[in-house]
Amino acid sequence: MKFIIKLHPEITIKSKSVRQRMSKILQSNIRNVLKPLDENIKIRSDWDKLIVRTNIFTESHRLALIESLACIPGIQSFLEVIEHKVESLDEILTLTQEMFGDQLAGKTFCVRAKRRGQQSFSSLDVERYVGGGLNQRCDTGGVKLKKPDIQINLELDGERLYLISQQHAGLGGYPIATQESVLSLMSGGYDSGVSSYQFIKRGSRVHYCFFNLGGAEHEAGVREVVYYLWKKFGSSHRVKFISVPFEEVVGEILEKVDNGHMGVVLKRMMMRAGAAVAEKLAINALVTGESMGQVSSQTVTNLNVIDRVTDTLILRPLIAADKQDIIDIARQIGTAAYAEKMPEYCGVISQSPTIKAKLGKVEHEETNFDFAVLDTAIQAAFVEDVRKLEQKWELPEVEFSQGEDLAEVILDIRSPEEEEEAPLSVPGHKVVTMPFFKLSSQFTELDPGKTYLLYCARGVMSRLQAIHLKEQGFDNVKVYKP
Ligand SMILES: Nc1ncnc2c1ncn2[C@@H]1O[C@H](COP(=O)(O)OP(=O)(O)OP(=O)(O)O)[C@@H](O)[C@H]1O
Repeated sequence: MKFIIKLHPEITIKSKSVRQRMSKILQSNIRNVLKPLDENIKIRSDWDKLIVRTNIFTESHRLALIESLACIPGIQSFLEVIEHKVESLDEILTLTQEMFGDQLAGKTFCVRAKRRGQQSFSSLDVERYVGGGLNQRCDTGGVKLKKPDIQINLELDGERLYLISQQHAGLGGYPIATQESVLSLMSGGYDSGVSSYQFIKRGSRVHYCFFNLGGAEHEAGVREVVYYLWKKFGSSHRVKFISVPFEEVVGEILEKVDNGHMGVVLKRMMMRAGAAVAEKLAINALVTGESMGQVSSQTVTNLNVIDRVTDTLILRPLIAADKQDIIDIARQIGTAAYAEKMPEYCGVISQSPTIKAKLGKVEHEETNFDFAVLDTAIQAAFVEDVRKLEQKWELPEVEFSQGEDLAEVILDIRSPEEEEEAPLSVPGHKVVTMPFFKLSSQFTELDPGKTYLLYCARGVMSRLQAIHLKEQGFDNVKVYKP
């Protein structure tokens, strides 16, 4: 079985040396992706195309190769070539008729043949014999040499006949690693999945950075979608997944920053941390899924204030894209299913977020922020090889309780503002307040002999925090659901 790989047109218009370099990289990328399917796969370069050849002839193998080739950046399209051993012109005619006969009804056509090696006939003989034979045997619209409805391409190499059976669309773009690497800030929603994909397709090696704002389930979801994206489109290269524990940073913002500015400040903290991680990995750009006007932090004014925080280039491929178009791409590439069930977690939700942040005011708000907290988070960033993400995160089960057992202590984990607005009192129960961002540092100070029922208004954060605590080995936690 053989495939002819056509390079993306943007590659073919490059100068000879650039085209050769890109073609070489593509050849190596294809080898990296297909090798696990076929140890002995052969790939050779031929001017403006690559030839992939396998000696495994099963249908499942054919389908697996097609699926993989369709997801490798840099390929415009690929032709599937069927190979036969032939000895005579009549055999060539019969095999060509078997493959194309049905398509020729009422259509004009011509036959083009290319020949290499020793045969007793010329290319012209083949074109005439096969063209004339097909015209007699099939109910065609006649032979037409210029602009026919169908052109049948035959290739002969010694006693081998190659017939092109199907053309498949490729992904387009540039081969991975022909462009510089980027660090994609990945929250797992529709947007960051699509923006990451666009950079993979454009030839970047995309590494992923996730800020864990306190939700273990969110991280589990992000790990899944990152692994999916990498495996499907980027597996020719190894990349890194970096998880930065941002819980304390969120806590510091909630405590020290004015409510309306919390969103912009959180994004600035993410950019600071993202830039520091990128620098450690020698990466020159961050990628986000931000899109103008989508949420309050994504106005031009606010994005400008966010960008002032770092010299690192921040790329936003979706800045002018419509949400529906982003969702359509997410469906097409397969990340939508992950985005739909992503338990996104954000403890920083301003009641009336500013859409016109002033740099001076934001900088002033940040003077209250303890930057040691951010430094600690950056130091604690956990870097993994993306292949490790194949292993699914098994999250511990959490129990719910309506508070029947009065010995159980209710732990109100809402933010201080929420708690102040609507204090919780449960008759017969001791209620302890401990905002969620203090849990990781203060939970250990509680009496380990007691069971704690975590409470928040919607039951989402309490569940996520309970999972988080259980993961750290605390079994004395449940979720309070009155
Ligand atoms: N927890 C996070 N970790 C890493 N990056 C994040 C995180 N939260 C947001 N980002 C980055 O900021 C961008 C904007 O996030 P925001 O939450 O404002 O919008 P969004 O529409 O929810 O984005 P998405 O659809 O990608 O989740 C995201 O696309 C992503 O690049």
